[in-house]
Amino acid sequence: MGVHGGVFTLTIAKLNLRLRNHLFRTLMRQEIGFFDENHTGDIISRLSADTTQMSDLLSLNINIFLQSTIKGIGIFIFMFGMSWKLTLVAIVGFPFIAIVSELYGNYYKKLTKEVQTILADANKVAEETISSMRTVRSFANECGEAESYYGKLLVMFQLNKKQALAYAGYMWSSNISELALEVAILYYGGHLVITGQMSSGSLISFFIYMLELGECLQNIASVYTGLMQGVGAAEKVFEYLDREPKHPADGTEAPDTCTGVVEFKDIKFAYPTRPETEILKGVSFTLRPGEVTALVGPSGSGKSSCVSLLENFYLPQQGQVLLDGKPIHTFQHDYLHSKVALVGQEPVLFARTVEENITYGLTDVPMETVVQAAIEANAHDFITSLSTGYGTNVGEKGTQLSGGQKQRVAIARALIRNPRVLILDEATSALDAESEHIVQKALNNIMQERTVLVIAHRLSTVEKADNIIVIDRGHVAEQGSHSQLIASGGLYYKLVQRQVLGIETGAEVLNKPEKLSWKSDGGRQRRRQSSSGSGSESEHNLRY
Ligand SMILES: Nc1ncnc2c1ncn2[C@@H]1O[C@H](COP(=O)(O)OP(=O)(O)OP(=O)(O)O)[C@@H](O)[C@H]1O
Repeated sequence: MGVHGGVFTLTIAKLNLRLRNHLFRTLMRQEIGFFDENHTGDIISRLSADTTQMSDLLSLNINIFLQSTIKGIGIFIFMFGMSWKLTLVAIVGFPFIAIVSELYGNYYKKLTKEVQTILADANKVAEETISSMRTVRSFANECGEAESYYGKLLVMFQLNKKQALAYAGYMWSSNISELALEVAILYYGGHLVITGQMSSGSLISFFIYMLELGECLQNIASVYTGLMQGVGAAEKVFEYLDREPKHPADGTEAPDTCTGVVEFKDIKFAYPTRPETEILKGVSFTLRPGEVTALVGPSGSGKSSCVSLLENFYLPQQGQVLLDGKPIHTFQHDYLHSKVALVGQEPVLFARTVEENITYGLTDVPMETVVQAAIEANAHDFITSLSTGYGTNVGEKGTQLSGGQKQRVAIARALIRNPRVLILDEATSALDAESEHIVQKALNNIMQERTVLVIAHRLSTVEKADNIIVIDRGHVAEQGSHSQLIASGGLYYKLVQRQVLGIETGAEVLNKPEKLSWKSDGGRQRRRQSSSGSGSESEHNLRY
């Protein structure tokens, strides 16, 4: 018995292991659009609750099914040997029991699927709330979130009630049909005994065997409903397991040299979640090695979408993004992401050590290389001042580090790959003036020879760029250097002017482009007005 239990527990654990491993790997292969469509809490629920339910129910029921079937066949043979006529009568009742089981099983499967869906919904609320606890607290919405979670649980409870009712109905009807069968057997058996076709002892034995068989059949029926429950939970799991990514990372190109010329060729793009809204409407531009290109434009104009395409997160509906003349989706996944690195505006770190965060996605990186990258990103000093240096855990999403520290670790994480193409989403925005200056210097060093694309919000960054591309409502409105664009007096000039308007009083705004001049001072910007001569100083962010 102990061995049986042990083997059984081990089997469940093994099934769980394989199922979760396979499911997680399948999830990791999915395109980014899949994660836009499906909520994190939902996916996590499928990965944990559904797989547990599925493997527990499947393995438990398969065990009972095997035991009951073997026992049932044995008993049936005995019964048949005792009286084939009575056995035939017993068999007549089976179709009825089977139909009831079938109806009940289908209904139960449907309910289970609904329960798992609402459970996933509840998990969605819990996950979103707990991961945004600071925001919830600052808006004092703890009760609101608790109510919304409770609301989901109540819906689940209603479904559980339906399940309980269905179970009671099923047991009631199967017991009645069993009773009817027993009465029929005793009636016909009594007749056989009276007419001398069977001894009374054989009838009693037959009846006991039949009760045993009834138990076996009941077990098999309950296995059926249990399996239906497992299948209900499994349906979504299998839907995920069978899902082939719409945009698989199956490129094979991995050339030895990569110069880093990036071309956007007539790109038209809409997000898979909103296919009717075209975000980029024929965008073309080129990024060259050794050049810094700044992407500017009003909020929502499509700057980050260009970065997502360059990262091969999505496929454009028309046109191509080329790296060294080849479409980026034809490159090997690892290769592409070792050549193209991104430092985001709010970099996401993992709840691991600083070292593990810097070497994220790489294996066997010597410590000197990690330290070197950290030094270049101006992160080494603060890292060594942490309690356990490079071994310090940064907390969930890096919450135990300041915004500026997180960004420096993220810069080191990008640098360690020695990428040819560096994408900076205004990577230094969370740094204080001093750190920004030093990081900016480090970035200036590493920018050399590389292709750099900056989504720029600050004029200090934009002004220094070799080429500025102005995106407006999914089109390239204009491009050129800062002085060229200011001189042409187009959208860029207006953006700069509006920026100035937002910061300084209307009276000070200059109307003529040539009167506007910018001076860089250690990454800070000072605007000098030839007309007012007030010398007012302010940092200008190109946020529109
Ligand atoms: N994952 C997504 N799914 C659907 N639509 C999206 C998605 N991400 C962005 N969008 C939409 O695409 C448009 C362009 O967004 P994008 O982030 O590229 O703009 P942006 O120029 O980078 O803006 P900002 O300067 O404010 O960051 C927006 O209208 C936005 O609503």
